[in-house]
Amino acid sequence: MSNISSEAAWEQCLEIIKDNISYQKFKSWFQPIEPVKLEENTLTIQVPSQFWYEWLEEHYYGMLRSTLAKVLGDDGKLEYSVVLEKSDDNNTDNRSVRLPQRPMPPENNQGQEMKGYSEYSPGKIENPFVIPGIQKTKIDSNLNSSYVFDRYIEGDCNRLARSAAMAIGENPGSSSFNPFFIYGGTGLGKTHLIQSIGNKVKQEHGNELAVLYISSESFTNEFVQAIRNNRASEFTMFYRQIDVLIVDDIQFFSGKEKTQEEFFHIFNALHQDGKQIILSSDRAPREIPDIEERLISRFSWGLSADLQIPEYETRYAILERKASDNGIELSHQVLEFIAHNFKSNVRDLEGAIIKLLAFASLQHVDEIEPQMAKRVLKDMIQESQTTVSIEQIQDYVCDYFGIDTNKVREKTRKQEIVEARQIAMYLSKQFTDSSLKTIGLHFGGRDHSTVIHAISTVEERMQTTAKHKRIVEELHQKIEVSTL
Ligand SMILES: Nc1ncnc2c1ncn2[C@@H]1O[C@H](COP(=O)(O)OP(=O)(O)OP(=O)(O)O)[C@@H](O)[C@H]1O
Repeated sequence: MSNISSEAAWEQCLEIIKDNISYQKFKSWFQPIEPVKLEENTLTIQVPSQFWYEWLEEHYYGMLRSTLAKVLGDDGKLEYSVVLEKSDDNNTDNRSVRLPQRPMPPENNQGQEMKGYSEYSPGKIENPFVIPGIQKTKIDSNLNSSYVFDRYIEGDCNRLARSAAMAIGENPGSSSFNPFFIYGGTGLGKTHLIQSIGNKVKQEHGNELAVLYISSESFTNEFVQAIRNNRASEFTMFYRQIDVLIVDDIQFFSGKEKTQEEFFHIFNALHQDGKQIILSSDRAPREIPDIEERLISRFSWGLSADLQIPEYETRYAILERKASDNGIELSHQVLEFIAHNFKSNVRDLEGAIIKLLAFASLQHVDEIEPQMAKRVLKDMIQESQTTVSIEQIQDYVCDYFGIDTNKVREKTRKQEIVEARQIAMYLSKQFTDSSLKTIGLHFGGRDHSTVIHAISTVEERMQTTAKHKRIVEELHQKIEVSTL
C-alpha cells in the first residue's frame, strides 16, 4: 500500500470520510488538512493547531481508524503534524504529535464498520478521557436538556427526593447530601431527577463546573477498554476532575469487582475534594447484591431518598402536563381513565399519551373521547377493564377516602375503615361477577354473611343519608369511567 503517494492516500481517505459525515463538518474539519508524507504505512497529515488535533481525536477517532484501515490496511497508522505558531517571530515550527494507536474493539477491528459509524453523541460517550489534561469546558455533560425540574411533577411519591435534588442543583458539593442516592423501581423518574440536578448546575454555573452524567454500564465499559489499552490512569485522571459526577443505575456495578474498586477510588477523591456525587439505583444501597461493603457504606454517607409509585393525583397531574407538553388537550374523563389504569410507573403514563397523540394525528381527530381512548389504549392495559377487579374497586374506594388500601383487607374496626370496606364490598357486588364468598375472601377472609350485611347497610344508608348516597354514586361513576 505504501507505494502510493501521501496525497493519493489522503484523497482516498477524504472520499470515505465525506460519505460518513455532514458536508459542513467535512468542510470545516477535513478539507483544511494537508497530507505530509506516507512512510511504512504511516500517513502523516498536517493540522492547523493543537486544538484541531484534539478535536479530531475526540470526535473522529473511530472513523479515522476505520478509514485508515480501509485505505492502508489494518496496520495503517496516522501521525499528526501540528503547526505551532512562534510568538516571537513569524516563523512556523512543525511538531509531530503521534495519534495514540489504541487497538480498536474487536467488532471494529476489521476497518469495515463505516456504515454503522456515528459521530460522538450524548448517550454514547466515546472515551471522554481520550485527551490527557482535557479542559473542563470541553467535557460533554451528556445531559438531556429536557430533563429539568420544571418538568418534574411533584407529589407525595417524590417530594423529599425532589427538594433535596433542587438544593443540590443550587449548591453542589456544599450540602451534607453527598453522595445523593436516589432509588426506586423502573420508570419512576430517577434519570429525569438526577439529570435535572446536572442541568440546574449547568444553568447556574455554566462551564465553571464540570458536570458529567454517565450510566454505570458505560462507566464499566469505558473502564474495561481503558485497562485493555493501558490507559487506566488517564481514565482515573479524567474522572477526578469532574465537579458533579452523576452515575445512573449503579446496581450494574454488582459483581464487577475491578470496576467497583476503581469507582471506590474515584469516589473517595471526589468526596474529599468536596465534589458532588449523585447516584441512582433500582434498589436501596444495602439491597444491591455483590457490592463491596466499603462502597455500600459510602453510598449511605449522604442522603438516600426513594421514589415511590405515584399516587392517583400525581399521575393525573403528570398526565395533564405531558399532554400539554405534547400539544394535546385531553378531557378530565380521559385523564381520569388513564390515571386509573396506568398505575405502575410514569413511563407507562407517557406511553399512553404518546399513543393517543399518534392516534389523534393520524386520524385527524381534534378531541379524544373517553370511548376512543379506551379503544386505543386497550392493548396497553394489562387487565381487561370491562370487568373491573375487586382489588381495583378497593383502590378506588380507598383513594377516595384517603386511606391505605390494606386497611380494608385487615380486621380493623375503626368507623371510617368499616364504612369504606362496606362500600367497597357493595361496589364489588355491583361491578363484578364474584360470589359473596369470593368477595369476602378479598376483604381479609370474611364470610359471605358479612358481605350480605355490608351490602344491605350501604343500601339502607343510601336511602336515609344524602351524603352517603352522593359518595356511593360518585364512586360508582368513577368505576364506570374506568370500565368504559
Ligand atoms: N415526576 C415526574 N414528572 C414528570 N415526568 C416524570 C416524572 N417521573 C418520571 N417522569 C418521566 O417518566 C419517564 C421515565 O422516567 P426515568 O427514565 O427518569 O425513569 P427511571 O426511574 O430512570 O427508569 P429506569 O430505572 O427504567 O431507567 C421519563 O420520560 C420522565 O420524564
